[in-house]
Amino acid sequence: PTRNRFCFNAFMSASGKIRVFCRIRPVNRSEAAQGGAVVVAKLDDYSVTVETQRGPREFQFDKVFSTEASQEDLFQDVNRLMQSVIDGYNVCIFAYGQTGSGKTFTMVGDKDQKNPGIMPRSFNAIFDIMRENGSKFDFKVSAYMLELYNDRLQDLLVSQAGEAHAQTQPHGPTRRVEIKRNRKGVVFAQGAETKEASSAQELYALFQQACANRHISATKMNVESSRSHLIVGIMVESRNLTNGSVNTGKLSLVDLAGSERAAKTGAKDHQLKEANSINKSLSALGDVISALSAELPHVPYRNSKLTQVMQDSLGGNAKTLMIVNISPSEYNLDETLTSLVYATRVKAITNNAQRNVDSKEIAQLKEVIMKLKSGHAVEEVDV
Ligand SMILES: Nc1ncnc2c1ncn2[C@@H]1O[C@H](COP(=O)(O)OP(=O)(O)OP(=O)(O)O)[C@@H](O)[C@H]1O
Repeated sequence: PTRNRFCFNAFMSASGKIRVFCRIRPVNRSEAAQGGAVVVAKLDDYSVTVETQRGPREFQFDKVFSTEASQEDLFQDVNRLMQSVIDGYNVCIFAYGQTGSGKTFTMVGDKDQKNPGIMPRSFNAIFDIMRENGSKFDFKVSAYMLELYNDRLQDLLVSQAGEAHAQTQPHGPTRRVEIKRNRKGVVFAQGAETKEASSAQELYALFQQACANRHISATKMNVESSRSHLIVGIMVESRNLTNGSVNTGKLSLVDLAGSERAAKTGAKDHQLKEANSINKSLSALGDVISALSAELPHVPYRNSKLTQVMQDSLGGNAKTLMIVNISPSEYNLDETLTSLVYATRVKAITNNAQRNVDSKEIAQLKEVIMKLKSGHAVEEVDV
């Protein structure tokens, strides 16, 4: 019981390894139709065993969640990261796994939201912490929501009609989303619509709008398969009312599209194009993970937009949690082993998370610069 014990203090520390949770989903209908033989089991809270043809193989993680674990159980172990966001850290939580393994269920929840996932729960948790600290801090929350579809970044907070109109304008599309990094290495989406939210409900309404705009379709492996990577960025600015300092934290929540084999999913035509694009970006992610875990001098972040989006979360300035979603069935054994090996490599990656905090003077100067940049008159300031 003492080995590999998950430790929140380590999670909260300024730097450290990427944390990896493993979640096993229940057997589904298509697996049951194939016989439903179960080959994956949780051994204890930190290990999972897989029955292979060559005998059992064991994998260790920071936490393992069995088929019985509820969304609430999982979020209890994720929740502490929300305080880090308020404290001015960049936090990234992402789900990885083959198609139909439970990534969207884990990150977003089920369709009728009877079992909300990490994203909606995070919105509530952030606003709960802000409410508790309302007498000491002044908070500002804003968000962008994007999808990476066929290697194109699309803004999910801009209505399809608005985008179509922009495309027909004489000067071309008004909005082109590009991934940039600031001086501290923090990724931001230039050109993306960033909307403020003053309550968890407002943030959730934006999220619902984004989910409705996302590309989803039915494949043989999943009736509601995500055909894109969903990227939600929540920025939280907290101004200390006593000393005027400002913390700026960012929470990145990523629901990756699932890796898939065309033979199993029955993908044809445009679905095959989507699958190729998904597999290409996931393979670029794999290359980045291999390079980081082997501590190679060159890390190929630039090979895909997905790895550019996730650059600060992998080997960068962020506290990162990966959830590897797996199926328990023999039918998916090969994909499960691949995901577990992949996730084991991620555990070896070291990040260097730094708090983004500005003194009162720096925060005031930044405000002045922002005003000047946007052409506003600036009064004399005492800095
Ligand atoms: N832990 C779980 N408990 C109950 N149902 C689950 C669980 N995980 C997944 N499911 C169900 O399994 C189905 C597939 O899950 P989901 O859509 O989340 O997979 P995915 O990994 O996001 O797939 P894709 O990559 O194709 O988008 C859904 O109907 C979902 O509700």
